[in-house]
Amino acid sequence: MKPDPTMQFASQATDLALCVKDLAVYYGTRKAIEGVSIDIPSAQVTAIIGPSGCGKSTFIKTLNRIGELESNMRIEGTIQFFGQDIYSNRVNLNRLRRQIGMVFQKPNPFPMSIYDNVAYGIRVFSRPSRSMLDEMVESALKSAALWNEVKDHLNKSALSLSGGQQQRLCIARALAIKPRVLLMDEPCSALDPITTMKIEELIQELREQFTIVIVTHNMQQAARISDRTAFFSTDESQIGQLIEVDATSKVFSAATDVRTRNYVEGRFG
Ligand SMILES: Nc1ncnc2c1ncn2[C@@H]1O[C@H](COP(=O)(O)OP(=O)(O)OP(=O)(O)O)[C@@H](O)[C@H]1O
Repeated sequence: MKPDPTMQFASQATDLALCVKDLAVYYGTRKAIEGVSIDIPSAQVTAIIGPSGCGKSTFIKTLNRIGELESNMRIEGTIQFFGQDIYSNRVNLNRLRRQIGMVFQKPNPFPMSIYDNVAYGIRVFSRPSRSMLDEMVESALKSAALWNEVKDHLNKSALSLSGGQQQRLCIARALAIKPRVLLMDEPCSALDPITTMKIEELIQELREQFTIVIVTHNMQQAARISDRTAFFSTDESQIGQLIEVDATSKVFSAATDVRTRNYVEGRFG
């Protein structure tokens, strides 16, 4: 089948959500990661782990081209999303980021009401009736396990919510536009253990409908919530590389590479 020329990212008969081949990423002239090839299966959780500075955030930000917005990032290699090259110059970036949503380390709700935060993306892409919009907002808040806590004050400022509630609101905002992939860059690092547990339960529930890629420093978290784990590291060159990717149970109990074993057993990083 030929790629869709309008780059609408239509559904295709492949269970590979993302296919990354020989990826190198530069900030200006400095190479941050190189030689990364990885398949990300759909409807699974893939965890990205590795020591600080090995390029985890850099990698995840290439997957919906958000890195280019933030910095002078440039890539070599290819990234396909359900078979289509996302770095082709025919790609509509708004559509791409609609299909591949992102949740960041620090919750970043917009300074507007809880309702408007969730409705924001829906309104960018469509013009539903008020009752339809209400339903979509409710459904996204329920999916993010926040509805019961906010349903009676949807018009309150999102900034009045706790950190954990704000993070779930950001997840609801991302889910409201029905992405196919959700990228999460250390989504629990600013949260307390109970809220972290809530977000982990949420990820477990979402895994059936979405493909999730999550960067985490917390190895127990990777072991608890992911199907596959990718371990990144650097050598003397300080350039990040993918050392190993496999089923999470294998990475944590019988990794092939000694560097992975040392890392997951806490001997470095
Ligand atoms: N905007 C940027 N401009 C220049 N260099 C950057 C930029 N962002 C990251 N880097 C560099 O790229 C390398 C990888 O950084 P990155 O943040 O991706 O690593 P990380 O594994 O996510 O680290 P951490 O676990 O500490 O968050 C580092 O050397 C970092 O200094």
